[in-house]
Amino acid sequence: MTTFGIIGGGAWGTALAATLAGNGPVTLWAREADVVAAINSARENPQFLPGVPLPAGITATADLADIVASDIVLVVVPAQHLRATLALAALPATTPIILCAKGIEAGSHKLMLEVARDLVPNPIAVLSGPSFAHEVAAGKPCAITLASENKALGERLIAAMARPTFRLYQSDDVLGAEIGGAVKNVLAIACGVVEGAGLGLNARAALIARGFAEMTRFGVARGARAETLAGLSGLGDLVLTCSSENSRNFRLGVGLGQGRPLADLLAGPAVAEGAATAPVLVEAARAAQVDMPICAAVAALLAGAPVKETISALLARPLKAE
Ligand SMILES: NC(=O)c1ccc[n+]([C@@H]2O[C@H](COP(=O)([O-])OP(=O)(O)OC[C@H]3O[C@@H](n4cnc5c(N)ncnc54)[C@H](O)[C@@H]3O)[C@@H](O)[C@H]2O)c1
Ligand SMILES: O=P(O)(O)OC[C@H](O)CO
Repeated sequence: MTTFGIIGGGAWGTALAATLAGNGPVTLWAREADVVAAINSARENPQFLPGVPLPAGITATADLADIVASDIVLVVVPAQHLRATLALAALPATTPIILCAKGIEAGSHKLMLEVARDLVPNPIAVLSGPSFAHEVAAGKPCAITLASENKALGERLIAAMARPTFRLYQSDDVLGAEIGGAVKNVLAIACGVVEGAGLGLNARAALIARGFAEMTRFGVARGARAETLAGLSGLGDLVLTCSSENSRNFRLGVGLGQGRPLADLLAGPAVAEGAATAPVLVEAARAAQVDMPICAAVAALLAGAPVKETISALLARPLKAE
């Protein structure tokens, strides 16, 4: 039987714990003492995944040392905290690590695999795709990409983690899986702005299609394959998060589009990764000489640019071929 360690007791780490507990014992590390206590006593994570009953096979812990004996470790802390958290975890060098955050590190412009490679020699895979935590935890069907450069590792991880309603598709394009997940968060903010500013469904569809073109241009420039970006971890996740207020990134955009203060929108423990990713993505796109006007508009809005003028500037760009 496989044992799982999960580092990060937010919504996604908790949902993955609930799912994987069907395949083997799960040890779930959370930073918050009250989250650890609630999971172990009330079998619920009221702070990050309220209302979802958690199975007995999950043991929560506040001590990272309790994770080190696990057969497979999933790291599910937000992207900007991966480096510090993984450094503290001190995992055995042979333990397979699955990176689950969707973002790009500020400053270094590094994707999650690149951050992890700075720190550890372990076998590494990336999990990315359309997966709202509360739906996965409730056992609703979900199909998601497990990407690893090592084919045998990918097959082993998928065999250990797949569930009847949790379908893992294998890919060897780690960059593609990561870039899709990181960029879709920024585009979800853009679609939320369209919703919040009342610009209509035609505008949203245009943003999804033109945003996907930006994602593909950037991904290919960084070495990803276009077909990966057209799959679950790119287009699949883009469609999900651009069409539902269940997405924290989309909700952030709605608030921005309504003219609400950014500080209010970012208050609270839940993370909207696109807010941290947008400015980094714009810098990385400039470095790669890739044009990403929608993502640049999102970064400008997050830096305080006015909504109406930012949208007008986007629409006033020179007309060009599709
Ligand atoms: N929620 C989802 O549906 C979902 C699905 C797929 C992927 N993801 C990705 O998973 C990652 C985690 O998101 P989430 O939804 O579980 O988080 P969340 O918004 O539910 O909770 C925030 C998390 O950040 C942690 N955190 C805050 N400050 C920290 C610090 N200094 N160091 C380490 N951790 C810190 C908190 O402990 C908590 O676990 C993100 O990259 C997100 O994009 C989320
Ligand atoms: O709530 P969001 O916007 O962080 O989206 C959650 C997941 O990434 C959806 O796949």
